[in-house]
Amino acid sequence: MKKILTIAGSDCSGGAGIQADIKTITTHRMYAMSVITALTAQNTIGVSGIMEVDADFVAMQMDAVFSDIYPDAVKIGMVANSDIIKIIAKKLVQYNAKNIVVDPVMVSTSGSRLLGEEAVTALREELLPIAALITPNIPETKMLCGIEPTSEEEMEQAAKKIFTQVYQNNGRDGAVLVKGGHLIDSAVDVLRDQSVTYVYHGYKIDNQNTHGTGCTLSSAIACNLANGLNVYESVKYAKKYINLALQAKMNLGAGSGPLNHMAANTWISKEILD
Ligand SMILES: Nc1ncnc2c1ncn2[C@@H]1O[C@H](COP(=O)(O)OP(=O)(O)O)[C@@H](O)[C@H]1O
Ligand SMILES: Cc1ncc(COP(=O)(O)O)c(N)n1
Repeated sequence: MKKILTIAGSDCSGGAGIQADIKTITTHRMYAMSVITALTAQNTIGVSGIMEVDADFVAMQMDAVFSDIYPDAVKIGMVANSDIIKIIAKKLVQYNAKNIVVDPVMVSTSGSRLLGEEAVTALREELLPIAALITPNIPETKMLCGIEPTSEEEMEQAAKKIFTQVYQNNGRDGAVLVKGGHLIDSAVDVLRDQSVTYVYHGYKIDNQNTHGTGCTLSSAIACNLANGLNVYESVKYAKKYINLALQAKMNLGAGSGPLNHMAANTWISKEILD
């Protein structure tokens, strides 16, 4: 049994954050563990409150997990502030964590800030360089490199620029996936590693219920990496998971509703697990 740790914020409505991660990991038939960085009061319409966890208590949660059930992969989502970022980075290095995927969550789809502005530097300098893969969406890409891509070519440019800043300039290895879910007419994603650019030509599924797509994608990638797939394949199968979950067209709540993980489960069990 593979063990996956998610370090993220709680979404009480169950669509994003820790709850989306645990659903995704469980659907991959793996064992999910969680270190919670913040509680959010949110639903399909928006975020009404955030309570950040004390950084020392985040450290205690990480010690409890790593000293007992060592994870095969770690997914990181909402990290709230720079104190939490610093302690997470320190603990991941201390425990020599493997297969780290960072979704650099900054602003929710509904427009609320989930990461303090002061924390972007700590995220960029301390957490991103130790990840095997980082998965910014279009607005996060703009925050990280100044380019707000509107086409596949601009996504390639941005992914290359972030790779240089985060990995090459720090003498580290890793990969960047610029996600195109916010593009108007396609859902193309672009992966950049040390030498190659891969383009995933996704078509846009007509479903406005996309709450938690980024959380789900990064968790599915972490599961696939834990299973021994390379980064390129891990993203490919995670994107397929998102497609199936979106195609099911579940429609809960008055706003942008959550994904249907049970619909993605059918494919996972057939194709990945014999
Ligand atoms: N309507 C859609 N149809 C198909 N794929 C989508 C759609 N919306 C998002 N995606 C995919 O979901 C994943 C998450 O992307 P995105 O929504 O950009 O992330 P975030 O939730 O971080 O904003 C990406 O692989 C993206 O291409
Ligand atoms: C706790 C938490 N973490 C992450 C997101 C981002 O998810 P999305 O971009 O799909 O709104 C969120 N809304 N809430």
